[in-house]
Amino acid sequence: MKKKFQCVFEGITKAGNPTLLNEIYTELYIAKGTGEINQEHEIRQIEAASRKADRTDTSIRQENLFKPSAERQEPIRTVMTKGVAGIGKTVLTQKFTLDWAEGKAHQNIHFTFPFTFRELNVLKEKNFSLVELVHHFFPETKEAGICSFEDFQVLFIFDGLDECRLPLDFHKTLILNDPRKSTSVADLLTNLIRGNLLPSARLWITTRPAAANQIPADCVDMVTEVRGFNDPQKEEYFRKRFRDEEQARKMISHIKTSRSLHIMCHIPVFCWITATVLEDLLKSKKKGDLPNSLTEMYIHFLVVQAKVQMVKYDGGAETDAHWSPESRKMMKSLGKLAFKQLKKGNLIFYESDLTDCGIDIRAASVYSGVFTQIFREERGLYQDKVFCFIHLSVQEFLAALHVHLTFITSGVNLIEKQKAKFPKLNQIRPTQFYQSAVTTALQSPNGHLDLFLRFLLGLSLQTNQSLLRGLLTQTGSSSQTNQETVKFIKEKISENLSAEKSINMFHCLNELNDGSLVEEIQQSLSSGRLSTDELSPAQWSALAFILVSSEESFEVFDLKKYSSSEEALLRLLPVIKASRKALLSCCNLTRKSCEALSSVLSSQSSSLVELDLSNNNLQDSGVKKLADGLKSPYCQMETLSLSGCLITEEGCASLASALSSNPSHLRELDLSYNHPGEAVKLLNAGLKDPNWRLDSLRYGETYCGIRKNPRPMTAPEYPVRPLVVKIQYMLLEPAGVRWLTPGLRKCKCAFYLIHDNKAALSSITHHRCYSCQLAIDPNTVNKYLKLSENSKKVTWVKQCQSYPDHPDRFDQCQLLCRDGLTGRCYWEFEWNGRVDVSVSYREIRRKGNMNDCMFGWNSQSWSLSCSDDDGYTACHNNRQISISSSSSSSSHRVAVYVDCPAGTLSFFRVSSNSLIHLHTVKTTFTEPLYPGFGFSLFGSSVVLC
Ligand SMILES: Nc1ncnc2c1ncn2[C@@H]1O[C@H](COP(=O)(O)OP(=O)(O)OP(=O)(O)O)[C@@H](O)[C@H]1O
Repeated sequence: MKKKFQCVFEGITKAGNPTLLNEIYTELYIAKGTGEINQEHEIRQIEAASRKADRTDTSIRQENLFKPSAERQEPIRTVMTKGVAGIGKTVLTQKFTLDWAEGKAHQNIHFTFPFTFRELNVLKEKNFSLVELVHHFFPETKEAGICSFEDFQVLFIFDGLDECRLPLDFHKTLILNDPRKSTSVADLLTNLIRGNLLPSARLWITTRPAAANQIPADCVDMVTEVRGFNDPQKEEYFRKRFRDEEQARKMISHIKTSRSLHIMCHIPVFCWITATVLEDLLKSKKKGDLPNSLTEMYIHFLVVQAKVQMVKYDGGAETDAHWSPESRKMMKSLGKLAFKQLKKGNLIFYESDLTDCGIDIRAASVYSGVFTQIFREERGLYQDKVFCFIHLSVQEFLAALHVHLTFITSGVNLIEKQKAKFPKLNQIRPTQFYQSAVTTALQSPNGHLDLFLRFLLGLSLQTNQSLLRGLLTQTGSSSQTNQETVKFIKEKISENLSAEKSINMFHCLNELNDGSLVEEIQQSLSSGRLSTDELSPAQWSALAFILVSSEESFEVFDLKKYSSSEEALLRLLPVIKASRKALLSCCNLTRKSCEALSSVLSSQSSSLVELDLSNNNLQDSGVKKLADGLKSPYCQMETLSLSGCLITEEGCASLASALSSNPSHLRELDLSYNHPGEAVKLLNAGLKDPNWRLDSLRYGETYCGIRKNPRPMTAPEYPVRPLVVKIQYMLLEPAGVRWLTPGLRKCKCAFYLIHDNKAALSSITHHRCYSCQLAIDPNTVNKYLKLSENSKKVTWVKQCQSYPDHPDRFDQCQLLCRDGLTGRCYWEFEWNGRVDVSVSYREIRRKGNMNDCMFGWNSQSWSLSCSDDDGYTACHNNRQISISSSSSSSSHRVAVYVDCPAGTLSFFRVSSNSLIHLHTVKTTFTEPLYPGFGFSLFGSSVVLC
């Protein structure tokens, strides 16, 4: 057993270069109890592996797999371990077995019997008893005369359920209890898994996620998921792989320069591919050529393999051309096989499948030459040879390469059956070819062509084609074609696609190097076209993966552009970590988000230096979590805004304490609209400390005017270092109180509750704490606007109203409210027809030139136009921005939030009591703002809520 498992198969074994498992084995992150067994196709879950270990799942070490835990006291019989392709399931089972065989672990187990479904498939037609099956695979047990396992602690490992071709029928298979009674292998396994056979045995089944539900949930006691490597584990992998420290260091720093590569290395098989590719690239000193997209990575891999073949087996020099006529021919045959089998959904092939595609298995080159690296030969016990590609993604890549090659050399579109042959190249344009590929992949119910499509589109890029020079003798499509394909994909995204399909379309844009990818994702999420409620954790991970690995670097990450929710924040955490500045204000965040952000702050690899968390319900408990992150020596945070986060003295004290541990980074801290109380003294003391970098502290007892507030207004201490220290003290403005008080009354969110009932606050949408009741200024109302319902409703009517002439009255069909805003305000209204909501300076013209008067058409006003026909359009100074939002007709309620000092004006759609962000204006407001409404369709109306 030791001998069998001490080497790991990596495709190079046959080249006489075995890899010792113990030397390369790197700890993997295994999450416990990751939910139900699901139906998804595994390829679409590849990106899920980029999920970080820092999420809330519990991890489990392999040595504890069968140990009862605090949550589960009963013994564990069957463990199912899921994980996407290449994530390390097989290697994990091998390591487990090797540790056992070497006496290092699991010594309570008397016998470990590791099986793979690949081997068992070959025995499909044979009959065995359980004892015979064990004797067959482990003849030592027969030689030792062991014919009964009931009295031993036995572990059966079944690796690769996804590859199982045995008909496991858990409902119809007859019960068998006798381990000495013969039956088909499928029935044996079914009885073993159901616990009819050897109930005292333990079972460990590994599988890719898509195949997990072949086994009924009640036969499985625990589900675990291999998540691959986290960041430190990635580095450890390269250090183990390259014993030469300098080489390992170079490798790691190169991987870190490419964000996408670094992310892909969550998956061990990518680490291996990367190591292979980089080893070669570093030798050739082409340091600028690091692969960035998936397609590029696989092209490099292929080129490296061809080169290795040339050098190792054909006696060539490294500088020789990598592609000989034979290797080109072989690539063609392998591509054909890959595509043919992919269409059928096959991952494992038989000799006849190879012959069909013109691959002569007797020709040594198939399994002793370059293709050993790509193509793996498995030998079943009965000499039946089965073959598969070293990784499913390699099969998908070769299939795409084949389809691409066929099209550019002969004009044949292999994807669309009905248009099989075109004698002349020009009968189908490249654009049509790629469009047909997109359409076909979208039609596949299980997404089996998704990754294939990504590769195919990636191969359409000239840059990628030139990497394959020598294999591709002709190059195809132009950048014009690529642009047309991008346009086509964007049209598809705007149709009603499922989340899975949309995500794959984003991946495709990424492979096509399209710069508007991030915007597309933002639009889909913020408009509700891609509903955040329906996204599964794996789909969120996929989105985060695309965003982080996209070419666009995130200088500023604005959560509102995706979804103003805690869920979105938690799911897009890797993107935040990769950004320099994160705008998370008004996003309904709570303590939970702080916990996650704290891990980002304390992470060595985080790029974040500016964080705006204002107007979230974080409270002291959340801020304490943040303070834990701030304390970390790795935290580089320079600007932190926690304005309006319901923080009291306790929270502020924790911030002060964090800053005294790590004082040298934070420059600006905004604690305005909170209750820092006495803790302000601690922060002020810090300001006097020469070790602190803090030079801007903003706070203010803005709410102290509120009734029943027990906290007396404390005068701020002014800094003693006026040159270095700048304190902005926000004075209580009368207008602020006026606007705030009704709002507080409305949402029952008075701050005096803060000491008595913190929990009551948590459910309140934070914006609404700033609700204000608008009062229309009757002197401004146009004469064709009728006020009703106690001046809460305004309608554009035919009949001229008998309002007196007034210099403030608009000639246009619009009006202003009475009171100017200077602090933070929030209001909602219902609209009908075509209505503009606006804020403007008092000076806006009332009469004369239309542009000077109309909301949004001049520099004095900002507006949002709401219409059933055209959706929402933001306008300022005559510049319009059309906002896509899923059906403006579904909800006619709109909310406006303005933070005058911060210079932000946000518009939201209100839908079932949640706010869907439409648009935010960031500017500097120089004067008080007056809310107003304009009407551009006869009969339109507005009701103030
Ligand atoms: N823990 C590990 N340490 C080092 N390398 C690893 C580890 N796990 C996996 N690898 C590398 O990744 C490759 C793929 O791993 P493995 O075959 O175990 O994946 P898998 O999850 O079983 O995938 P599949 O579902 O395709 O069978 C291995 O050949 C090895 O190179």
